Amino acid sequence: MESRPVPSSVLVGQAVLDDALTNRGTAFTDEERDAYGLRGMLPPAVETLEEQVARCHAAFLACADPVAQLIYLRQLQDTNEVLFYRLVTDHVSEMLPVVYTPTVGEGCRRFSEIYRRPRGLFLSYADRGRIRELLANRPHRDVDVIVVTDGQRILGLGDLGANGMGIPIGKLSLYTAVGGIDPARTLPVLLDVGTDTTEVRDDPRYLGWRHKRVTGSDYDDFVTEFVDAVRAELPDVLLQWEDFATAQARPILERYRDTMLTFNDDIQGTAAVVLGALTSAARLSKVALTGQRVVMVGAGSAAIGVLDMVREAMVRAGLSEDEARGRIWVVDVDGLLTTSRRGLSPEQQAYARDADELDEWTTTKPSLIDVIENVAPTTLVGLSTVGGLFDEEVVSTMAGLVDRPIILPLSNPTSSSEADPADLMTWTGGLALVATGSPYPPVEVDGVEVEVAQSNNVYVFPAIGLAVTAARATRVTDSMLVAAATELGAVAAERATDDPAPLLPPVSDLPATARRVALAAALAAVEDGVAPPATEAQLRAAIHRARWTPHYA
Ligand SMILES: NC(=O)C1=CN([C@@H]2O[C@H](COP(=O)(O)OP(=O)(O)OC[C@H]3O[C@@H](n4cnc5c(N)ncnc54)[C@H](O)[C@@H]3O)[C@@H](O)[C@H]2O)C=CC1
Ligand SMILES: CC(=O)C(=O)O
Ligand SMILES: [Mg+2]
Repeated sequence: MESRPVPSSVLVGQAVLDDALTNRGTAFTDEERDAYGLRGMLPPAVETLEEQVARCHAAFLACADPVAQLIYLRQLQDTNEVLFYRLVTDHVSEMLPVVYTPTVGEGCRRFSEIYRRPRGLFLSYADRGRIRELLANRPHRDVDVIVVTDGQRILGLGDLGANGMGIPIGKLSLYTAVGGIDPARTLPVLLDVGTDTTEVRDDPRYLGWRHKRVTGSDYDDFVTEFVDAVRAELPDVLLQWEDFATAQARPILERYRDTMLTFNDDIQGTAAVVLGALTSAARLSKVALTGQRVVMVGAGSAAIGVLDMVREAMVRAGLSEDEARGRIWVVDVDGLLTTSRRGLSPEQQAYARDADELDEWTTTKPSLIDVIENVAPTTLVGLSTVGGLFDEEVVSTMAGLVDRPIILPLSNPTSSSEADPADLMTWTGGLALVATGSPYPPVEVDGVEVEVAQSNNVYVFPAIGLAVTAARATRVTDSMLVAAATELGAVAAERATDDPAPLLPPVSDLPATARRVALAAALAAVEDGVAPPATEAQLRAAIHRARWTPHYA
């Protein structure tokens, strides 16, 4: 699918230039300039898209710092979407750290300060009772994908309130750049229910609703009103929940996952990419998934989502439920999860170790280092939000106990990452198998530069969007996510034949990887009966047809 032509019967003159979906700027031909009343409104040169991209790339490189680059790219996106997406897709590895983690985190922290033009919908609690009417005000009628946040857990940066809008905008940019979803059919949504971060609320520039967070049944009612409005206005849309605090994330997902086309990216998307990376690491470390001892640091929605999928994968590979659980230890801010701990949620209790097990240990309240010493984990995963948590003591202790430590510091942005891959390599003598949530430069192993895989849900959510759009799926099922993880592991395996090798395909191949992952997920949707019957060839063709690419029609 290509970009749309200018609807000349509707738009003329300045309106053509103001519509980012149809504007071509200096690429309007002489004929088009006459047809749309643009002659004289643009400098005389007529550029090709490639020339425009080269000019914009130079301007991007001339920006003083990453936030300035983000401001530049967002302004380009609001002016000429084809040009923005062509620039991003031509330079995916260079642009991803700006439109996404880590810079998007700083962009959210400074969202109100750097705000330029409206994008998406701000649904404020102050407007409760009118949410359907607000949704009807959306800029484009037909929507394939909504990404919604309430801004309470923006990456590892905490409660940023309405400033969290940078995340749905960034995620949807990747739905288009990676998954090929038509940008005119995407809608970022911010549920503004206040913020408990006083620094944000009291900032004179803050653009959100200045109120403490709405909680309890008032919050639930507001979410219900939003979902009811979505069901009424956009019954076929894919609704992605993003960066909700754990207390909200899981209950919302459970409430809606079986009755509408929806998923939680932090819980389910993250799980699929981590399983893909872990499959790849298990192969390189020559210890099967069923033989791994996994220590998860963090017990929030992301961590528990990952463990649920890893456990299921272990069971599919032959372990019993109990055996699979027996290979997992979870450490949170208060130490190891055990059956004697109070206040664990049912999802966390599933991973609580029997308190009797600790009889052999020298402590009754084990910290992370105690767990490492007693468990000798083969895999250490960080979804804790705590930068630098995997320090030299933790990592060198682990490296002294196993041959090939698999270490995945997955918290975002970079400031929240549990470790820097270069340190991990130094502390493990180059033996660690590493993937991070945010991008890092290559590390040197035995004089060879090795790319560090970015284990981030960007490998999954755009592909799920493409799969459901192409296959016309009505649900996002667990099998679709498992199929996505399996295919991701397979793509990585094809590339990573040598050791050392990155655990995931390169970021520069994200669009091609997304097509393969989308096909696997679409096939699973058909098999699950949540999409109309179709053969693999038909689905492949549907994925090809569904993809929007940045070209002038
Ligand atoms: N790489 C990726 O694709 C993804 C990464 N993430 C990252 O995961 C992180 C966590 O997300 P959520 O689970 O939603 O957050 P959360 O705030 O619900 O969970 C954080 C967990 O870490 C634990 N924790 C805090 N300090 C700790 C410490 N010193 N030692 C051990 N545990 C500690 C807390 O007890 C809590 O269980 C965020 O930084 C987010 O950016 C989330 C989704 C995807
Ligand atoms: C990647 C992502 O979704 C997060 O850090 O929350
Ligand atoms: Mg997230």
